[in-house]
Amino acid sequence: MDRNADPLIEVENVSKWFDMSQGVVDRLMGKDPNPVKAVDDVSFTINEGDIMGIAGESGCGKTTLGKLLVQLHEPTSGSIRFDGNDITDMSNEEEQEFRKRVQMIFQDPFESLNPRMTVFQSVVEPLRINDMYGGYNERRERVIEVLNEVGLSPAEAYLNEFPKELSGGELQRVAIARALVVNPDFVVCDEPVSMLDVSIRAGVLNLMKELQDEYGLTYVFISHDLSLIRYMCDRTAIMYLGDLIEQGPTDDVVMDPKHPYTEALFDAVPEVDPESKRHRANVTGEVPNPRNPPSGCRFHPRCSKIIPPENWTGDQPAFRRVFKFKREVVTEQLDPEDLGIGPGTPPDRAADELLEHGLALELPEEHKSEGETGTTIEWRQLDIPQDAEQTLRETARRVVEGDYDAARELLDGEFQTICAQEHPDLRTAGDQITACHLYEGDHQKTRRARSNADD
Ligand SMILES: Nc1ncnc2c1ncn2[C@@H]1O[C@H](COP(=O)(O)OP(=O)(O)OP(=O)(O)O)[C@@H](O)[C@H]1O
Repeated sequence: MDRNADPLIEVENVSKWFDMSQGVVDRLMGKDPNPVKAVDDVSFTINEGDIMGIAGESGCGKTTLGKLLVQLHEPTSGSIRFDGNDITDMSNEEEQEFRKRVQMIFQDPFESLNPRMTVFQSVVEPLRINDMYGGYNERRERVIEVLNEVGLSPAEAYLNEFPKELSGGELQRVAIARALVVNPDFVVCDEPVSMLDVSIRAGVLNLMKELQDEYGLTYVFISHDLSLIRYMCDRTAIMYLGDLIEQGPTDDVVMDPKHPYTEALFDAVPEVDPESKRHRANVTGEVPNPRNPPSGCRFHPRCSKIIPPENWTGDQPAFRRVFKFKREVVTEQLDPEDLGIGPGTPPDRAADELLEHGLALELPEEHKSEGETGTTIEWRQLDIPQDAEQTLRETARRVVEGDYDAARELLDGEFQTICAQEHPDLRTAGDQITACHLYEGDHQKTRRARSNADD
């Protein structure tokens, strides 16, 4: 990575929303008119010669962002500049030039290569389309050269092969050759080795590194495999539900993640640094529906470091559980019947049992603190202030009675958190940029929330 390099890609406030409604009839039929916000207001820069990693759970928008960068998708809003030119506003000539300079390699070479074309036909096609390398002989020579470069040698032996005659690793090398044959400057690689046998992945990745030097390439690597990201990438961007929530030099993002989601992601990769003594966060629950993302910080319902309100006098872990209880009541997910709390149970005991379930978190074994067994907790041991406890008990009674409206009314205005109220801006934190309320506003509160969460 050259810190003085010029920016090659500049992404500014880019969004890609997929509007799935089919029109008036769908809306009348009650079909969900909300668009999927696959990428939402994302900004970053990639310098010449960088390898930028994009990581995150499935469905968070990585592929959509990759396709935006090579103009396989038009942004819904925002701008993308490539080498100083806005790629959403190119003349035909500029677009032709752009198509030569940027390429994308996909996850599945079986899908990305035409099964009816020989290796020669697949690799020569971009030269024909772009009218490069003169006539047949020059093009054949170029195809042979690039096949040798990607390790398919002797190249002549591969020219007349069809995809079904090749292994996965050979096929991905053909796909790489097809991308590089036009001498591009920028290549987006979307999970380029995830379909390959584990034993050959390193070989393909090392080849891609060598080719970067040879071609002077700038790469984007999209992957959910964080060890790969760490091995390949100078810089890393983490996405969550269409949001870019953290970016920075890969080593900093891995060793000192700022966003609780990044921390949780790396938590799931024990081999990244088995010696690390840093506190590891934890994450619970599923990724929410991207059509209807949570308010404020999209990660807040799963966040272990959710920030308590100013007036909360208990500790942060207790607030986390209380907030989870509130969400489950408000969304009517907490059903006494489902929990085996029968109608004959005395009201106080029923409310107690409901609180016990509602305040429980399904934590991985290593994240349970002392006294926590199974997935439930003796909730009276939590550091919940008395007035909050009273509200919780009252609420639980209403839920047991089946009166969710009254329960919601009791919770209305209670247990607020900035994380649910305001979408965090990107802020500088160490060498990274991150979108998390822990890094803005009142430092006193920030410190308290962090130290409580680290307990
Ligand atoms: N063409 C499309 N039309 C409608 N929705 C789409 C389209 N492409 C992607 N999406 C939706 O956008 C969201 C982001 O998808 P995307 O494929 O970019 O995520 P991803 O992080 O690459 O996931 P994965 O790792 O599973 O490939 C998903 O909810 C997906 O269903």
